[in-house]
Amino acid sequence: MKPYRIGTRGSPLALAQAHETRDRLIEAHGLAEDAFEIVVLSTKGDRVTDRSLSEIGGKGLFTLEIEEQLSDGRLDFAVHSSKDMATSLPDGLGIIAYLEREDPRDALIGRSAPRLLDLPANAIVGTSSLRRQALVRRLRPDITVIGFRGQVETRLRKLADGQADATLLAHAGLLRLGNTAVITELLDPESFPPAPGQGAICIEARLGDSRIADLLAPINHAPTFAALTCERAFLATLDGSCRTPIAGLARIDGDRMMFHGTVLTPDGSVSHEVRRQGHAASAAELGTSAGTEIRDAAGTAFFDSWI
Ligand SMILES: NCc1[nH]cc(CCC(=O)O)c1CC(=O)O
Repeated sequence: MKPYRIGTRGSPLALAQAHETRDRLIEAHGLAEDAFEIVVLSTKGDRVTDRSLSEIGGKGLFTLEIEEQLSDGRLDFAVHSSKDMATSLPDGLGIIAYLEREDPRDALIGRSAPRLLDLPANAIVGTSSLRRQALVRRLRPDITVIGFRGQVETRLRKLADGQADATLLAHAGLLRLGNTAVITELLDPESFPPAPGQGAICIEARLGDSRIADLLAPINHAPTFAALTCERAFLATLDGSCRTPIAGLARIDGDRMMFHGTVLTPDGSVSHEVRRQGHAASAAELGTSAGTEIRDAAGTAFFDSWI
């Protein structure tokens, strides 16, 4: 049998996620390691590191090259961070499975003080995420935010070099890299809500490929699938432009779902929030109606004002 070809980016985090997915499949099916081949692809997002993601076009930058190879059959499936996925995928491709979500919270790595609220006056925080920038400035308008791009390791090195007083990273990524010792604070999702999809690994494949669907079914985590369906519907309704700071987190409790969504201006001075509860089976409707509510509350001028 030819091995299944798994597409991934080459960053340490992407590789850790691909290996985790492969290991779950090996365990679920009693397969040998050589039943899988991990194929590392470089994406535009990996190659262009001198400009911010919102400048070069944001979402989809980390998936395009991989999706081309999925579409033409060179890959069987691909492993991604859900957070990096565009809301609409190329024709014929879909997210077939999600692994159980890791902690969705953001982590602060503080050099000058351990907690965001205790950073010195006029401190510098390094982050290229518009959402993190807006949330930091909502809580601490005195703070200056500077761009911090690159792999997790690169950002930690910039911080250690003294380029900023603190940086923010997803707890999930640090857990997967085994690098939680650097964390000085885990931020409360109520005041510092995560990005839609944060902490969840998704698997993308050709729709209608039943061999791959059957392979992936045993490692899919249904509550994560429902939560992500809600968050992605919310994002799609807001037309998740990469220039809009958007947060959204769905939590599942049995068959209930609780959703909290936020949009902000980049300077954090204005924000709108929505909270919804409903049945987990109506995940997409919940996300869509939350998105519609927040769009109507904010008004189109809110979304147009800085684009
Ligand atoms: N855009 C980069 C990216 N995409 C996913 C993660 C973290 C892992 C996750 O959210 O599952 C990160 C790094 C970070 O935000 O710290």
